[in-house]
Parts: sequence; structure tokens; C-alpha cells
Amino acid sequence: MSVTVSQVHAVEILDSRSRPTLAVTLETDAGQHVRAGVPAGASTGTREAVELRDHDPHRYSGQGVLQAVQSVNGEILDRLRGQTFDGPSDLDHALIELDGTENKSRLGANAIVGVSIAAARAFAETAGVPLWKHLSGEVAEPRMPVPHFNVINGGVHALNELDFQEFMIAPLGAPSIAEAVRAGSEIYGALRALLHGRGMSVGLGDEGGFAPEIAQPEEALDLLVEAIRTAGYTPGRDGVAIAMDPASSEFYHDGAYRVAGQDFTSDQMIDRYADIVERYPVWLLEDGLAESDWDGWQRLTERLGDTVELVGDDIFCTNPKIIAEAITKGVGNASLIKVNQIGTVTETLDAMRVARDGGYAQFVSHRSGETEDAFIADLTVGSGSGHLKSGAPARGERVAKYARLVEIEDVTDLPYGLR
Ligand SMILES: O=C(O)[C@@H](CO)OP(=O)(O)O
Ligand SMILES: [Mg+2]
Repeated sequence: MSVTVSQVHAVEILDSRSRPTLAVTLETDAGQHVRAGVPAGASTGTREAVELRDHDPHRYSGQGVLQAVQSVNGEILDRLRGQTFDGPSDLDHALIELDGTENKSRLGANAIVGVSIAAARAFAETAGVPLWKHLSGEVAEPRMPVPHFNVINGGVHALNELDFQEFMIAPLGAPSIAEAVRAGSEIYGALRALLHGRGMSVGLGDEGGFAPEIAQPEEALDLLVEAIRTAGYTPGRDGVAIAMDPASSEFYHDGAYRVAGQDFTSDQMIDRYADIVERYPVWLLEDGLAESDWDGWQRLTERLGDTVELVGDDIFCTNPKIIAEAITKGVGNASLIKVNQIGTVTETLDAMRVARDGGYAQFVSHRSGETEDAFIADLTVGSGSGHLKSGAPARGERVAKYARLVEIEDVTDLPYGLR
């Protein structure tokens, strides 16, 4: 199915954190008119594809994206306009070659990923199939994912003292997406009441979760277990389990992990995680150790890899080469999947394939800075990854993804749950 591009255009808009990002529109000769919103992270891996930011201190404190907008409206438009592409990978490779750098720093990964997502939509529309089906290709088995709702925020996503970044509730035992969303919302409400009742803040972090005045991860886990019960659900894999993303690269300095003012070695962190997994229904741990701590990651995987899904985010950066290396070294057993971390839809699907072939799970993710674009919902369903995280069950940019999943479920009979 080929597509001839007639127009590509970007404009600077705001993301959910009030930072500039891009909205991209793409038009085809056949009359398709599609758009994409570009997400942006705060806790980024050092090997991520690079966003182009303007660094003009007089505009948006140096965070503007006018150069990236210019990449789209200039060079990318010149390269794509009037050209016919046989498939999304054909178009994505044209973008990769045009940029010419290893990390997409010349044109900007933010510019490139916006065009790539819009193009995926144009191909799906041209083929007359839903986006999720188009993204599933011939190999993947589509399914409805377990949503992971981030309901307590810390780290660089909140101004509290909590060093661990994300505490998520995961309705593994729900019968459907619709029921999982209901559980997420009811537990979110119960947690809000619990915090308020204890005189704690119900202010929100970047991903819409609460950011209470706590410092120890175990305090957050106690709150979650209580909220799950209060809302009438059972904590655990048969009901509602818990997932954590400490995003530990952010508090790893000079070989030590600093949690609530105390320093821990890798092995002490591993002991603490082992203890947490014993005491709480935590089924998934993302970035438990830092991106540079590969030895620690190996020991963490040996110790907990059989019982817990160990997801690499900052350490893998959705990069097929790094994931392949991790598989040979026995580092982790799952990869986080963020489209803008690698920069094109094609490379994202490659990363998912490498993970799948190596027996690694794929956990699809939003970014902390988001737009209402729900592309990742379709990506998760189509790839059959079985789980995604898109923040709290609240706030437009987060619920847009969950709403899209409910809509897909409504018109299909795809199975729900982990693989
Ligand atoms: O660490 C993460 O997994 C993400 C998304 O939750 O955060 P950010 O987008 O800031 O990298
Ligand atoms: Mg992460």
C-alpha cells in the first residue's frame, strides 16, 4: 500500500507540563489529513534519541522547539513532498537517512517522531484498516493490554521528598479494559480520600498521580494496598497488583543510590526490592537500578527475574541494539517501549520484535510530558504487548489513551490481559 505525501507541517504547541512541543499534520495525494502530537520525557536515558530544543533563554526558558518545527517545515517537507512511499518503513528510513546522525540530533527526534507517527496514520487510513491493526503487521497477535495507572508520583515528576518516581496500580485480574479502567478510577478516588483524611496533600505530579508528603517507598506501597482494599478490590495478581518505576538513574550518584537521604549499594537496593516483593503485591519493577549499573542489573535479574517483570527503560532506550545486548547478558526480562526514545515507529516496532524474539516482554509507555495523541494505545493493542502505562486515570492527556483502548475493545473481541 503506497502513499504519496503532498504536505507536512508542524507548529509549536504546549504539552501537559506547559513546555513547548510539536503538533504535526501530514496530507496525502489521496486526500488523507492526519496529525500527531509529540511527547517529551523528564527522566531521560543518556542514549535516547535527542530532541531539538532552541536554547534561546528569552523564549520558554530555552525550551522552545522552533528549530524542530523548522526541520519539519523545511528539510523534511522538501524530502517528502511529491514522493511516493511503499510502506511506513520506507518513509521512516527516508527520515533516518535525511537526518544522518546516530541519535537524530540534527533534525531532532521530536521533529522526526511527529512525522513518523502521522505517517503511520496515513498508511493505516490508506489501507482502510484501524491503526492498531495496521501496526500489528503479520507477526504480532493483537490483544487488549492491562493498563498501569500511575497514582503516586515522586522523583523528577513531583516536588515531594519521594525519590521513587512512579507507583502504579495494575488490574491484572480484571475481565476487560472497561472494568480495568473502572478499577483504576475507583482506587484513585479511594486513595484521594485516604490522603485527604490523613491531612496529606492531594496535589498532583506530572503524570496525574498524587504527590503526598512521604519519603519512603514502603509508605507509598502501604497507601496503595489500603486504597485497593477500600475500593473493594483484592491486592495481588488475581485482582489489582502494583508496579513501580523508581527511575533510579536519577538518584544514582558516584556508585550509590540515595533514597530518603540514605545511601545504598546496588546489592542493598536488590535486598530492599526482594523484601518489597515479599511484603507487597509488586509484580513489575522498572529501572530498579541505574542505566550504567549493568553488573547490578545482572545480579538483580538473577535474584528476582523469575518472580518479577524487570523492565529496562533508561538502560535500553527502546534501542534494538541495546535490547539485543541485554538479552545476551541476561539483563532484565522486559523492555519499556517509548516511540520518541528511538525516534521512529519503524524502529520502535523493531525494538519490540527483538524483545519478543529474545523472550523479553514489552511494556509500552507514554512520556511525562504528553499531548492528547493516543497513538500508544493502538501500538499496544496491535503489538499484543499486553500492558501499557499512561499515567493516572485522570487528566485529558492521560485518559485519552485509556479512552482509545475502551473504544477499540467496544468494537473488537480481542482478549484482555498479559501474554
Ligand atoms: O521514566 C518513565 O518511564 C517516563 C514515563 O513515565 O518518564 P519520562 O517521560 O519523564 O522519562
Ligand atoms: Mg521509566
